[in-house]
Amino acid sequence: MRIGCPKEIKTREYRVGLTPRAAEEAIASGHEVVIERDAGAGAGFADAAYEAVGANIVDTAEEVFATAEMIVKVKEPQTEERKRLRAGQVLFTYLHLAPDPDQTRDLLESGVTAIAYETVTDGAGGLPLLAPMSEVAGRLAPQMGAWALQKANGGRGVLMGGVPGVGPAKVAVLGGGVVGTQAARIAAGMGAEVTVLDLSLARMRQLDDLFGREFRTRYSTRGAVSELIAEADMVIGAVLIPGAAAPKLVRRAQLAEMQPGAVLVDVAIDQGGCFETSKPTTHDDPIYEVDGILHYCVANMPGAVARTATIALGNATMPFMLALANKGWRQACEDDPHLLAGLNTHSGKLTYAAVGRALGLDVLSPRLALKL
Ligand SMILES: NC(=O)C1=CN([C@@H]2O[C@H](COP(=O)(O)OP(=O)(O)OC[C@H]3O[C@@H](n4cnc5c(N)ncnc54)[C@H](O)[C@@H]3O)[C@@H](O)[C@H]2O)C=CC1
Ligand SMILES: CC(=O)C(=O)O
Ligand SMILES: [Mg+2]
Repeated sequence: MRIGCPKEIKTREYRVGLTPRAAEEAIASGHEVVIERDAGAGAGFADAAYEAVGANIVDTAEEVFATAEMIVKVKEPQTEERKRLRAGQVLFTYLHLAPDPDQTRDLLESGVTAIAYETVTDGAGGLPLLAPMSEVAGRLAPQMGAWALQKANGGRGVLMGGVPGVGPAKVAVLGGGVVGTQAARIAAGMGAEVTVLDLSLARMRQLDDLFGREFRTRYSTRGAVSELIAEADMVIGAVLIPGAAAPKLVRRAQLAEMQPGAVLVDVAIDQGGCFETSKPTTHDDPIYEVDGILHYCVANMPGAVARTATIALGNATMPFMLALANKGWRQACEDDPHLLAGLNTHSGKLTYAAVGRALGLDVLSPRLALKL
């Protein structure tokens, strides 16, 4: 199979879908790999590193999209990339369709077979292709929030760890999954007083066993959220209902009850965000203010640490990418229900139930889509 990897074009997205190591594995399995010139440069992978393992470098994205049977990327295809997709081609990347009707329409119109990293599952109830980027974004969130909290950046002027005689910052983390746990660990490591809210008692037991001395947990109710955000210097949004639009846990009216200059870091923005006032921002202009509260809502946070993130993502996607290439997407999905869970569109049909619910569209079961 011919596997193509274009350079990412989302604002300040420096990650790349294939590392030279992944390209090497694909080539060793008998596939051809086509990489757009400079695609890996932002993550520190020169064209020469791909050429050294036998990949072909081409000058334009157009050549990659026109000739590849499978496109491997990082971010959801942008408008001009979507025009290049076609029926019979496989797209393997993050999609986040639930909050994105325009992209969903374009993918359906193109007929492409789109497998979303974020909905591939594993046997332990996890999301193995989302997890590495959630680890990155989670660890980054307190760092970005702490920067925003500085007075010169518009924040409340509070130091995460405090100093002797002055208490630390208070941080509330909504959602104790992968993002939430990593965010809580780093915030606590910076010296902040951290509380994680979740709905899963089993998850909170685990967190308490592992990290009970570093941060506390609270059951997530409207009342608990209100109480904690009112005293917080920083609130990190880290909830997820897989594939679905994020639940809005903080309404605009509640901002008035918060501390002026407090910071909301909405990591869940790629699924629409869990604060009513969240809208996606970019690394170029990451922060805005609503009612005196700063919002950081960058939808591709890991792009900021592109090298770490690219290697982590490549480690996770490589076995699935190889299965898709070696067996073809149908057989690979037939053999592995966890990969089949990643199928979001095929041949003009939407195949992911939570996206259908979020956008009011009909859904074909992925098993039936395998027969199309
Ligand atoms: N902005 C960015 O660059 C990135 C964003 N993300 C996003 O971060 C979000 C979180 O991802 P993960 O941590 O991997 O998901 P996860 O599935 O590991 O964790 C989500 C947690 O939210 C909890 N939850 C659900 N509803 C809740 C509620 N009402 N109150 C409190 N907790 C609730 C769940 O019980 C679960 O523990 C996702 O939307 C993901 O796409 C991930 C990576 C990068
Ligand atoms: C998960 C995701 O959307 C990202 O890493 O950009
Ligand atoms: Mg994202």
